[in-house]
Amino acid sequence: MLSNTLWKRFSHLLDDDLQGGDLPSLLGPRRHMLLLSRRRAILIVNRVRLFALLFAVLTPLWSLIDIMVFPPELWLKLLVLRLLVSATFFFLLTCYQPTGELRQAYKALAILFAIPTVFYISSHTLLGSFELHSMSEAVGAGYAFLPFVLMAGMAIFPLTLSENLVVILLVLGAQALAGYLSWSVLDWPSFAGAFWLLMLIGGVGALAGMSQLAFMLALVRTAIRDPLTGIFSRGSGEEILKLKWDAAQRNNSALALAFIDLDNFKALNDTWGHEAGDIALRDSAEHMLRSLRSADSLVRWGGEEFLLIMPDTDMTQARRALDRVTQQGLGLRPEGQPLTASIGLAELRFDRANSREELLQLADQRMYQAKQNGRNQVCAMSLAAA
Ligand SMILES: Nc1nc2c(ncn2[C@@H]2O[C@H](COP(=O)(O)OP(=O)(O)OP(=O)(O)O)[C@@H](O)[C@H]2O)c(=O)[nH]1
Repeated sequence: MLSNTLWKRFSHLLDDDLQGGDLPSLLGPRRHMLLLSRRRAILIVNRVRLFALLFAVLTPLWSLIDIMVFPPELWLKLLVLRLLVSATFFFLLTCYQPTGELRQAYKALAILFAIPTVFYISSHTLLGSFELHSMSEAVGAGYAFLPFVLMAGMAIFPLTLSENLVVILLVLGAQALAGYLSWSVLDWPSFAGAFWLLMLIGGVGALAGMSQLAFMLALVRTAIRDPLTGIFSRGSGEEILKLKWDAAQRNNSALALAFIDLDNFKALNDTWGHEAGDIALRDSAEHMLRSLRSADSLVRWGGEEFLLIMPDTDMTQARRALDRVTQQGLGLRPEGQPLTASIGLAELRFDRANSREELLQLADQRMYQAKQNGRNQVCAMSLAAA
C-alpha cells in the first residue's frame, strides 16, 4: 500500500502517463515488450552515433589549445592520440547501423565509453611524463574532466535503473582505481570531493535517462495499441509478424497465424448501434486474451477482424489453442447470444510457406472458406488440399 503510494508519487515526477505495471520496466530490461526493446535499441545506437560524430569532430579540435600551451614534443604526441581517437569515433559512427537488437546497443555503448577511457589513461600517462607549469598545468588539469563528461553523457540514453547502475559503477570503479594507482602523489581531499561530484553527476544522469525511458514507455504504449480494444494495432502487428517470421526462419521453428473474423457483425451494429458494436469488439478481444499464452500476440487487423500470431506453435498446438479460445467464448451479443467467429489458420512448416505474405494470404483465404462453410468454425486446410 505504502510502496504503491510512493510509486505513484515518483512515477508522476518521471512521466504523468506511467502506470503501476511500468515499475519493472524502469528497473530492468527483462520485462520490456519486444517492440519497446527494439525501439530503445535503435534509439541507443543512434544516440551513440550522434555522440561519436560530436566527439570525432571535437577531439582533434582541442589540439589548437594544446598547441598554444604545451611544448611541441607533448602536443604532437597528444595530436596523434587525438587523431587516432577521432578515427575510432568515425569508425563507430559509420560501422554501427542500428538493427534493433539490445545486445548490439550494449556493444555500441561499451565502445563509446571505452574510447574516451583509453584516451583518458593514455593522455594522463603522457601528461604525467612532462613537467608542466602555470597555464599548461591548468590545461593539463582540464583533461581530468573527461570522466565527468562521460558520466553526464549517460543522460541522453533511455536506460533502466540496473543498466545505469552498471555504467555508474564502472566509471566510479575506474576513477577509484586511478586514485589508488596514484595514491602516493594524490591530493586526497580534492580527490574525495571530485569523486563525490562524479557520483552526484551519475545520479542526475541516471534520473534523466530513466525519465527518458519513462517517456518512451508511455509513448510506445500509445503508439502500438489499438485505442478501442487495447490490443496491438495493425502497424505494430506487421512489425511483430516480421520479427517472429525472421526468428522462425533463423531457428527453423514453427509459426502459426490465425485470422479471426467475428460473424454477422454488421447485423449487430445495425440492430443495436455502433456503441454496442464497440463494446462487443472490446469484450471479444478481452475474452481471447484471457485464453492465450503470453508469447502469443493478438492484433486488431481491421474492423472486426483479428490476427493471432503464435510463435513456436505447430498446426496441432495451434488448433488446440483455437479450440481453447472458442470454448472460452468470445463474449455475448447484446441480445444474449454468443459472439462467434470464422477462423482461418495457417502454419509456416505445415503449409511450407515461402514468405510471410504467403502465410498471411493462406490464413486469410481459409478464413473466407470458414465463412463460406457456414461460419463459427476453424478452417486449417485449403479447398484444393482438402
Ligand atoms: N462498432 C464497430 N463496428 C465496426 C468497427 N469496425 C468495423 N465495424 C463494422 O463491422 C461490420 C463488418 O461487416 P461485414 O464486413 O459485412 O461482415 P459481417 O456482418 O460480420 O459478416 P460476416 O463477416 O460475413 O460474418 C461493419 O458493419 C462495420 O461497420 C468498429 O470499430 N466498431
